[in-house]
Amino acid sequence: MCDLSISGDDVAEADLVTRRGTFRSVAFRDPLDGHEHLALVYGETTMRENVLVRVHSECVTGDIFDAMRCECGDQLNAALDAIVQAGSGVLVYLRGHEGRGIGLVAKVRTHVLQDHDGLDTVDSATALDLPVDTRDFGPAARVLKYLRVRSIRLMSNNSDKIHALESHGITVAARVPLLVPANDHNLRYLVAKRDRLGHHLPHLDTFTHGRLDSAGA
Ligand SMILES: Nc1nc2c(ncn2[C@@H]2O[C@H](COP(=O)(O)OP(=O)(O)OP(=O)(O)O)[C@@H](O)[C@H]2O)c(=O)[nH]1
Ligand SMILES: [Zn+2]
Repeated sequence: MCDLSISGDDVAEADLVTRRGTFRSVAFRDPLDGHEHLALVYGETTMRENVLVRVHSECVTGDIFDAMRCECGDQLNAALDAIVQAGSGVLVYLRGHEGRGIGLVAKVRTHVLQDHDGLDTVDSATALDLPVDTRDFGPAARVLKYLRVRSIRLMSNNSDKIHALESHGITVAARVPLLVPANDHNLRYLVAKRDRLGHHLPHLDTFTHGRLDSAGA
């Protein structure tokens, strides 16, 4: 476990009015990776147990431009909706996580291999001699400690993310599935996440029936 903590000098906080409601934006520079990340806090979470939390990895194409080849943008919106509906929670938006840590240029290179050679999200990375996943969830753990959240319910389909946060000293009381509808453009990607990366995506079982042959990358 890493003992580094976020210093007040590297944090700035202000209210952030959004279409969903007013969050507290907590911008912070992580002492280890040096990136500037953002936590959005809704309602009262200090010293609370079982706080609803989303730890979201940056995906410029999906989060900002609504790309349909992944489900990141839909998950981001669904998580914010769930937090507002619950009345409290935290969304941690991790930068430097683009492409599961390989960066935007490399991610788009993997898209080329997926589109033209039929490789999946795992093989397209390894074919380029790139790691499949280099993300460090330490910054999320550090900001949750800074916010004095006592334990969390994590919205994720990825058990590895739970283990990563726990290894940094976060108590994960439960995993809350964050399932969003699949479409023809992201179906192969989601199936690869389920079958090769072990993500919990039970809703694909019904969607995939008879559709994979015609689905996009
Ligand atoms: N290398 C690579 N990264 C991708 C690709 N598609 C999306 N990503 C990145 O994947 C990251 C999100 O990880 P996911 O595997 O979708 O989900 P997760 O965060 O592990 O798990 P959830 O909590 O269930 O969302 C983002 O940083 C995206 O930029 C791809 O085809 N190749
Ligand atoms: Zn994405």
